[in-house]
Amino acid sequence: MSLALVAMSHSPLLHTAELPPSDAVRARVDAAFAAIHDFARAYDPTLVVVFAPDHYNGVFYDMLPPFAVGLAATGIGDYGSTAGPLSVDEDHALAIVRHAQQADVDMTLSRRLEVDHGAVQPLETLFGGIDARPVVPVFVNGVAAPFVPMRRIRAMGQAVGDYLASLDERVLVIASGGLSHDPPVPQWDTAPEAVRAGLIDGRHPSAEAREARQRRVIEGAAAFARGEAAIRDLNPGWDRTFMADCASGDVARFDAYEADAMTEEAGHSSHEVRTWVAAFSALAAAGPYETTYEYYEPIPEYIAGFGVMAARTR
Ligand SMILES: O=C(O)CCc1cccc(O)c1O
Ligand SMILES: [Fe+2]
Repeated sequence: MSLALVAMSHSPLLHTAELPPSDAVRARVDAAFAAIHDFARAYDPTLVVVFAPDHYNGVFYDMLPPFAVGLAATGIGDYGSTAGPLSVDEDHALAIVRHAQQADVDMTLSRRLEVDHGAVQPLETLFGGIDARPVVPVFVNGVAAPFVPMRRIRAMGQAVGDYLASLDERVLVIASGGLSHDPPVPQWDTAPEAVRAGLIDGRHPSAEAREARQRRVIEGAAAFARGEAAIRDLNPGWDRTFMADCASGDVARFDAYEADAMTEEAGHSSHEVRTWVAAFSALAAAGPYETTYEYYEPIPEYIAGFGVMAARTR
């Protein structure tokens, strides 16, 4: 048994920004992606578990679990991300559900999980596609309030890691999203009635509706980069503290992250770091770990405190 981890911010603006970051910033992002790509290739996993949020593309308020394992999954293809079926390892996916439930974690499941750029971007970045390796996608709610306490995410990650550590496989766990950011994703509390309907059950929008939504994010990002958008600032201090907590190996530190304070300090989408909490807790379940790669910088053009980490058990 062996476990390794890659955590990375994602952003729909990576490929679509109207006002892209400078060449120097882009070169650093590319170098970070190359580093984790090489790390993943060298590790050569036989099984991949990707903890990913969803942005009202696959999971909605008609039934919103805090987390769910996909026993089958399809990319919906937002912002040019790969559409189509993921190569889900159904046996391991079901075994993860069973193991977590026996560990007192109320794991939920989907036999038809639809995933967006949140799950797809890391698979593209690390393996060049969504069907290159056997994968278990685990949805972790990162945008739809209310949020369960972080200790429950940690317990979920630990249960998944316990199972993975028992296997005769090389397992790579991936975390996707974060860090501080406040992109224009609608909030239930402030959304008008028509938008609320889409938050309850907005699957498979028309091409026009999808295009309009993506335009709003792309234009919002350009405005934010010019300093003209009414969204929360990135918070590099918060991001660096969070990444230091990840690197510390002391996963109990995550329990101190309280949802309302996170929104206030790091933005409405900072809850995407729940994927990092799950992944690092899974890694820690397999034994002490060391961080082998780290990159961070705030990138307003991507509306993201942009962080990348790689780690593995010692
Ligand atoms: O809801 C969307 O369409 C995507 C919003 C979005 C923008 C920037 C960074 C993100 O992590 C993100 O999720
Ligand atoms: Fe996101």
